[in-house]
Amino acid sequence: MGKILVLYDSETGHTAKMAEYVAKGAKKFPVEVRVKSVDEASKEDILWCDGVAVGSPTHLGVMSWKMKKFWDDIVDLWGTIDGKIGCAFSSSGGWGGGNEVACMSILTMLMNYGFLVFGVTDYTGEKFTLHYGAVSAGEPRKDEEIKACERLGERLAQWVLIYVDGNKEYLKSLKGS
Ligand SMILES: Cc1cc2nc3c(=O)[nH]c(=O)nc-3n(C[C@H](O)[C@H](O)[C@H](O)COP(=O)(O)O)c2cc1C
Repeated sequence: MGKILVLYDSETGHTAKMAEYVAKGAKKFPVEVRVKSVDEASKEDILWCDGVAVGSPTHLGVMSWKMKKFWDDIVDLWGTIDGKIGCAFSSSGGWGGGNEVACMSILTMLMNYGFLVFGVTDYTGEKFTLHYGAVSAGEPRKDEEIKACERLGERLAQWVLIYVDGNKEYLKSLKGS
C-alpha cells in the first residue's frame, strides 16, 4: 500500500490546519497516511514514504528556516531517495504575500532531492486553483480553500497509487475530478 507523509511546519497553526485537510484528502484513497510536524518528523519518515506533501508558512517569500533545516539535516540521504513524489502547500499572511513562491521554494528543494513534483490544474472554486500547490492566506476557511488542500492530498494519493502501486485505474479519475 502506498505511503504518504504530510510534513509541515507551523508557528501559529495555519499551516497545521492545511496539513489536516491535505491528509483528509489523501485518506479518501487506499494509502497509508502519516501527518508529522517538522519538530517530530525524522529521517525515518522520509525513508518510509512514497509521496510527501510539504507545508510551510510563507516566511519572507520562502519556506521557513525550520523546514529548510530539516531537509538540510538529512542531506546524507541525497542521491538515495530519488523518485518519491512531492508537492507543496503554504500559508502566508496575505494574498500576494508570496505563498506560491514559497511553494516553489519547496518544490525546488524536492526536485534537488530527485523527487517527482507536481502541480494541480483543477479549480476548487471560482477563480481559485492550486497550480503550484495549495495556498492560503491565514488558515483555510472558505470552501474553495479547504477543497484546494484536500485536492492536493487526493492528487498525491492518486499519483502514488499510479506510479508506486502501479494501479493505472486511478489515471481515469485524474481528469475533471
Ligand atoms: C518570519 C516571518 C516571515 C513572514 N513572511 C511573510 C511573507 O513574506 N509574506 C506573507 O504574506 N506573510 C508572511 N508572514 C506571515 C505568515 O506567513 C502567516 O502568518 C502564516 O499564516 C503563518 O502560518 P503558521 O500559522 O502555519 O505559522 C511571515 C511571518 C513570519 C513569522
